[in-house]
Order: sequence, then structure tokens, then C-alpha cells
Amino acid sequence: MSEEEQLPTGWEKRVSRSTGQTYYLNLLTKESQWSVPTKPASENTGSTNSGPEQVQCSHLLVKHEKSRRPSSWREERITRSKSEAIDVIKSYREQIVSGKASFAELAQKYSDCSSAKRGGDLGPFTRGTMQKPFEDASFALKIGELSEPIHTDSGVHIILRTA
Ligand SMILES: O=C(O)CN(Cc1ccccc1)C(=O)c1nc(-c2ccccc2)[nH]c1C(=O)O
Repeated sequence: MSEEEQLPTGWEKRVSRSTGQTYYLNLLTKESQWSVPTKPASENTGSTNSGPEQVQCSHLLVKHEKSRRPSSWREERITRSKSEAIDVIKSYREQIVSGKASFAELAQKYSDCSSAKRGGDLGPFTRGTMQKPFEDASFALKIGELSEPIHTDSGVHIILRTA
């Protein structure tokens, strides 16, 4: 029997559009996970109401003069002020929300993070791997939701949860 037929009740096998990886969707909670489910889906599968164990996000980072490393693939020495960075990232967010541009297109062109070359995709991550403000914002997002500007030691980010 294929793996699909053996899936416990309430789960659906999906393929990530950005990475082609197989993941599993809990049809009750709409939460996704990379590991093959072994029990029927429930409201609390994979968490005790503490949210998902891992998320996948893309981000667009705009660094500024007070960033811990004010340098990137785009600009050797970044001198914009923090308030200028906030204005810039708000303009990107507006273009995305209005449909004028896609997240991946703007991240690829303008993000000061090395993930720009992947349209901002960071892959899946668990708690404890990213700077705390970034982690908390990422785990608070629903799949498909775009954050407000988030500040870390690296600069100012907008985060898109993709899985
Ligand atoms: O903060 C620092 O001291 C330097 N960093 C950390 C870093 C540097 C290279 C690759 C990944 C992370 C960054 O400034 C940075 N942080 C990020 C980052 C921050 C939060 C989530 C994901 C990436 N990307 C970068 C980057 O240059 O590419």
C-alpha cells in the first residue's frame, strides 16, 4: 500500500511549492508538519495548544547603520538610518499587500540577507534557532500571513509564513 493510503484519518499529503518537499497537513488545525503522521489528526496534534513545532518562512531584511553587521551582498557599507529602513520596508510591505509586487520578487532584489537569492526563503525552522523577536513573530503568523516590520539586531524585517 502506498504511504498515502496509510495516512491516519484527518491528514493530507502535500508538496511544498517553494522547495518541492513533501509535508503533511492536519485538516482539522490546518497546521503542517514535515514528519509522516502516525496518529489520526486532532485539534492538539503536535502541540499542547502551544502552536506549531516548526514553521517555514521567507523574509525581507533591510539593514541600517545600527545593524550588528551593516553590510550585505547589495551594499558593502550600509549607512541608511533606522527610520529610513523602516520607511523602506513599509513601502515594500505596501507593494506586496496591494499586489503591485510579489514577496519573492522584492526579497530577491532588495533583501540585505543572503537568503535574497532564494526569494527570502529560510526553509523550515524550530523555536530556538532564530533571534527571539524574529522567532516570536514567525510562530505567531498563520500560513500565508505577512508580518508588520520586525526589529532584530540584524535590522528590520518583514516575514511571510509559507508553511
Ligand atoms: O547579525 C549579524 O551579526 C550578522 N548577520 C547574521 C547572519 C550573517 C550571515 C548569514 C546569516 C546570518 C546578519 O546580518 C544577518 N542576519 C540575517 C537573518 C536574521 C534573521 C533571520 C534570518 C536571517 N541575515 C543576515 C545576513 O547578513 O545575511
